[in-house]
Amino acid sequence: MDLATEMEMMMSTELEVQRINERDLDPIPMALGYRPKLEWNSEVREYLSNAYGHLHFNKICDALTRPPLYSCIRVNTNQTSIEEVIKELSELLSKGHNDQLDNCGSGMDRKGCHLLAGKDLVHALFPTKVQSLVVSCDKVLGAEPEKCQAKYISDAFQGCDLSEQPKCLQQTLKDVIMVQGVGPNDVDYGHVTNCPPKMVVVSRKCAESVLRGAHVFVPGVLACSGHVERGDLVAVSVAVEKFDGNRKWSAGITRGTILSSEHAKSQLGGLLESGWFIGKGRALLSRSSMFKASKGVAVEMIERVYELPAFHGLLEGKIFLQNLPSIVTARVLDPHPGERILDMCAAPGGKTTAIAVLMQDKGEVVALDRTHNKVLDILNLAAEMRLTCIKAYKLDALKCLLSDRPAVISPHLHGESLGQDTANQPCISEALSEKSLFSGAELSSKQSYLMTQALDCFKKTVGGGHTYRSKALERKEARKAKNGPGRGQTNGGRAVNAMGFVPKTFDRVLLDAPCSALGLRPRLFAGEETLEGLRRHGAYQRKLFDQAVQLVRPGGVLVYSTCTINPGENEALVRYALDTYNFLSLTPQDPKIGGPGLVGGSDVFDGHGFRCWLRKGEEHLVQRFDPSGPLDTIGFFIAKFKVEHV
Ligand SMILES: C[S@@+](CC[C@H](N)C(=O)[O-])C[C@H]1O[C@@H](n2cnc3c(N)ncnc32)[C@H](O)[C@@H]1O
Repeated sequence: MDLATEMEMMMSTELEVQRINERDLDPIPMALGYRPKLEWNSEVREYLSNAYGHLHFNKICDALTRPPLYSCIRVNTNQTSIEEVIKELSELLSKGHNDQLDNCGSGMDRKGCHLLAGKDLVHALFPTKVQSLVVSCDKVLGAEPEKCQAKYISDAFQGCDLSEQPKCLQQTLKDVIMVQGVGPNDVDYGHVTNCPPKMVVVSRKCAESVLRGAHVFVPGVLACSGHVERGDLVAVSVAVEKFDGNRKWSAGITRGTILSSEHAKSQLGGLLESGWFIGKGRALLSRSSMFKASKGVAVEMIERVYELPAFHGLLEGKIFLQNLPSIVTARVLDPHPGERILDMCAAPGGKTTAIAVLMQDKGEVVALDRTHNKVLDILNLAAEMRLTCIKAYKLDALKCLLSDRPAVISPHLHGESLGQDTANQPCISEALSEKSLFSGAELSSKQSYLMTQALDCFKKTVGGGHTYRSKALERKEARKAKNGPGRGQTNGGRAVNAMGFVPKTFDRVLLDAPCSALGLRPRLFAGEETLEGLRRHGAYQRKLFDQAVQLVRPGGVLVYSTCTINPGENEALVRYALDTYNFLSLTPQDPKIGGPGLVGGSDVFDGHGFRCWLRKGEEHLVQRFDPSGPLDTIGFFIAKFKVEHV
């Protein structure tokens, strides 16, 4: 044995002794597991508990801490067919492609994967309406009938409102594939009683991603056991906010904490008993590197308490991972080829692209977002899915109506672009030139596509190629010349600003409103939301709605949706809409697979105009997706209005 090897052996023996001593010093009863408890602001808890009833609310809380047990893939039928995608996914699932799936964090190679599509999917979802589940299971790729995961889904769907025929569902779900996940799993952390395993503690946001199928990335790591080396197996736990001594929510752990250090021992004890273990993984970096590095995967997950296939980067442009209620929302809007549609709060563009596909890419989908980079996200997604009918603009949807601000429109522009036949084109405030749109000398095909799209839109809007340069733009360009390109210029694109739209000019408007997002799953903490915050969300949504309603043509349709369980942002908005605008009425939705809305109201927001929800008879005209319900979806709400201006 040479000296170096001998030294290495001695050091590793010393290290082992040190580890055992550390453990012996601090014997702790082991009960590693996932037993989450969702914390709320006490007033919000009371309000929601009253709205739903105590038992129901507890079920909702429990459901929120889990991810839905299937991933929903919407197929871009503009580019490919469902059969083609099933074939490609099956090939990826076969042995030769495990690495690719593994890289995207799917975990499918280990757990097996079951694809459900078309009739089979509807059959599996609604077994009471369809005779033979086993027959459909036979067709589920890779599934043995007796072990069929579809059975699980079918059990879960027992008892949901099936008053609608599966036919309409078949229509809705005909471009959807569901991939079944598994959980909760009993993860074996490989530790023995009183000996904690090596651990990595991650932030709540990081843990929520891990539960959706991701690995642990460096910025998400908060704390780590002392001797974690690259390649070690680690138990992954999450630090969730608790009320601290100052009556503030705090995770109680700062990034860089070493768990075996003296001052962290009590934290370690708390973590071990917390019931917040989300799985185990292999460290790809040593403890010190995890805190030195600024990006990259820190822990590759091997086993999670919930295994959900993730499809990041797979079949790009052909598939889009989307929650079932979002897919339903686009269907409920019912866009037709050739129509002009407005998606008011559109980024990242999930519903925008669903709408464009339903329109067979014919007509116009105007997609707005107030954030520059988010508009680029929409454009990127549209380019990736090769949907040319989507025009995305940066605009604050609170200032959507052109008639609100006639003073800011350049007379030159107004005269040339807002004539009769282009009345519903947006007024673009920043002129585009080929040079200013992309900074790179060579354009990728995606950039060329985006540029063509933006220029095309610009030309249409400003007619004979005249350019309008706002003072703000000139100032911005002068600043840029001094400082170089700023944030948001990294991919070389620039979003086009729109000034607004002429009232009553869209066939259909979707307002997928920014909201408290209290329906998103998995959610491991809800304490940051206050009653005042909920009230502000409601007030904001009303202002957006006031704009939306003006933009729909007489006889047109307005769909309002949120991903929150807060009735103050859902039913109360509907009440406001119906009481404020006598030309609005609720109209039936197709498909309708969610449950009814809430009738009644709440005293909590008395004096703020959020007190009243739906009246009897209105509840079946909206659909509400209950996270604790049999469909196992995120919490979501959809209302559809018919607009009959006088
Ligand atoms: C619920 S998300 C929309 C999700 C999107 N519809 C989809 O399905 O992919 C709400 C979006 O509204 C945007 N937003 C918030 N306030 C806005 C405003 N005043 N004008 C335009 N967009 C706004 C946010 O930037 C956010 O991207």
